[in-house]
Amino acid sequence: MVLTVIRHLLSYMRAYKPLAAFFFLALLLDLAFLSLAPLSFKVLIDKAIIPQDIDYFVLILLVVGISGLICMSAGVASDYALAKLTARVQKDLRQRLFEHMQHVNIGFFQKTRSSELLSYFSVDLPSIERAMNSILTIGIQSVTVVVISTAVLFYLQWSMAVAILLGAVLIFLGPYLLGRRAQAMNVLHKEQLEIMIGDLQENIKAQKVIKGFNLQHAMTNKFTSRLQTMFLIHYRKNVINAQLERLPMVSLLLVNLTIIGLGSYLALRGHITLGALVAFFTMYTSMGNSVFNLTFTITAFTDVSVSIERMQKLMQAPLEAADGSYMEHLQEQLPEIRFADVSFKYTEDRDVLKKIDLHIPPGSTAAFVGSSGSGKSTLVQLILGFYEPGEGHIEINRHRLETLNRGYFREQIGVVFQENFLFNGTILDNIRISKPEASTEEVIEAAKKAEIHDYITSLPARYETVVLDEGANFSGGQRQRLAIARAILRNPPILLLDEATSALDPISEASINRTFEELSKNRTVVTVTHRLSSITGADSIFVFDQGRLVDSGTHQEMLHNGGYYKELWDKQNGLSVSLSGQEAEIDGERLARLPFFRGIDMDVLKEIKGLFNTETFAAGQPVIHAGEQGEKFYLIARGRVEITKHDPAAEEGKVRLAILEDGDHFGEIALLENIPRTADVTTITPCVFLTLQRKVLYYVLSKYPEIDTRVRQTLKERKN
Ligand SMILES: Nc1ncnc2c1ncn2[C@@H]1O[C@H](COP(=O)(O)OP(=O)(O)OP(=O)(O)O)[C@@H](O)[C@H]1O
Repeated sequence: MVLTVIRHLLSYMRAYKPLAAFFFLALLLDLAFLSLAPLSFKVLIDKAIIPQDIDYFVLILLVVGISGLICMSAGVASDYALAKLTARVQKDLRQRLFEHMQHVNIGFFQKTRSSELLSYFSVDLPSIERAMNSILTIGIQSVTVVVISTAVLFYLQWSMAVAILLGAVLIFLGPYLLGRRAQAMNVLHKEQLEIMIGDLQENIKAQKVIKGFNLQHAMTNKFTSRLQTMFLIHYRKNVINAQLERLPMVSLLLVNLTIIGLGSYLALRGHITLGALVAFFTMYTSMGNSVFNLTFTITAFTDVSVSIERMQKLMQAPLEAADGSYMEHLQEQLPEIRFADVSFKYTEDRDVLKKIDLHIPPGSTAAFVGSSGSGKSTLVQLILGFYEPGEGHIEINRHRLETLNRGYFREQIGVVFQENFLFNGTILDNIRISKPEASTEEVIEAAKKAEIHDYITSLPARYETVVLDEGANFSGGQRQRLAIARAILRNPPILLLDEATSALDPISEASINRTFEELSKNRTVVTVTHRLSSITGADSIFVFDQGRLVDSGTHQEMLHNGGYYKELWDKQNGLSVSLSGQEAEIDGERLARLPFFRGIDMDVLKEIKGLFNTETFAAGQPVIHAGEQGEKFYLIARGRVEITKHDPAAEEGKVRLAILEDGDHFGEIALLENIPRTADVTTITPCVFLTLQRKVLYYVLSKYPEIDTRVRQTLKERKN
């Protein structure tokens, strides 16, 4: 362990050889004085004090004084050199880790908690700095003093020196035996710290959900139990580290007593002069201090060896696959995208895409639609080269994607994700990120097209407004519009829109969709959406279900053919939301397609339709809490929700059961009986629901007893 740590520390300093050499030289000079100074007592007592020689006394004092001054200056110089050296090494390590992370495969980030990555910077790098400071100063100082002192002690009195060497074995035996356990405890403690930071981060980000679901108490309990586990590990780590330091001290005490006894006995017997005895004791005391200090560096060694190992793990994280060198200039030849028999899996156990074969002609607009989790976003990420297909390949203008220069290719893409990240900086910086050389006028033009300019100019600092905490001072829709402005600014030949308007209200969505239509001229556009009404004009629509391409064609063709697309269309069709987003409506035919109203007379359905209320929810809001009494049925007119179940064993304390979107419904059991909800429902995007109260429906059904029986029967079947 010691050698590995030293090897690594030296390798960190390799880039600064002259500075490191200067440091070691200055340190050695300083140490030489520290180690040899006690010897002056022998000369002083035996040659000056006992013979009463004043001249010799003055000379010795002068020599010691001047050497002391020189060595002290060398000590100060070594402090400066070390300060520079450790700061440089920290800077280099931070840079190396950061640069490496920029090229690591995106899958690694999804598998690794961000707290783990942060702790490399916040826990491990500081531990390396601490170790460098302690090993390069106290460590080297102590070792040098011990080595020089041992030689001088042998010169002064060999038998006492042998006794000290035997004592040294005793002093280091304890740490040697405990070393491995101490290291294991250090690993555990660092892992616990990392988990705690992760929990904290998650808690800070999830405050809305926590307060919305009244989870404060549950979260505090979870954190308390985490702290309890951590406390035990922390306590054991402290105990073993204290033992690592305590054991040598006890051994040192024993050796001290032996030496004092032996030395005094030898002086009594005249085997050693008084000057030599005083020099021996002084030297031995300074050596004892060094040994004592050395025991502290042992903890630094165990601590830093864990950090070095952890950093090695990050440095070995898989990088993005090698790319090609071909620079396809897509402005000149509009991009054509082809998926040839592409299969893909994130994890070994499940194919997410199965033999996808599709062709998007140059300059056309393609839409990927299908149920949630069917693989649409994955296709977009494959185009971006975030992942490599397991089988088959992707072609851009007949060149296989992996032969293209990845950076150059990505520069020609504008992408809007479902979740768009805003960086710490001004609005101007955030939009300009996609084209750093863009003028302010260009940025404003893009913001106007993304319909966010008016809002920006209404802010006191306008485009200089600072984005706080990943965009917390903007609504979901505003963040999405800023991301759209970013994509527009780049004026890219390929536009990838992954649910790019999911957070917008109907008016903004309709108008941004018109902007996209305008923008789609002279470029190839791939849009992923679950809202079919927004892509009816696409040149080609590809429909996915469970990783397979199950239908494709234009809107009209597929409606005519009556496949899965028509099913999806029928689910969403018949639900309308007013442009303000505040009123939703369902038509009679759509109502008749709900299983429990199937076959019911249209007149009754018209009456039932009027009983629905509109309810709107912002993104991230709880709709239903597990355990509360259910008395309402929900139909999603617009938006996305997730259904989750509380699960203390799961990492986030819950597991996702399903995602529901436009046209889906939930809570139908509440129409039948007043029983507690079995899961939580939270909105993912802003949502507009049509809701039906049980008691309101019962009023109608009481008027039509023959329908009442049928509705109850259907609901009972669904419940089972
Ligand atoms: N990083 C990942 N690691 C493991 N599985 C993943 C990962 N990302 C997505 N998946 C899984 O792959 C499948 C396809 O996901 P994808 O996001 O492509 O679907 P989607 O059709 O875009 O869904 P949605 O409309 O809900 O965004 C899902 O089952 C999802 O759980």
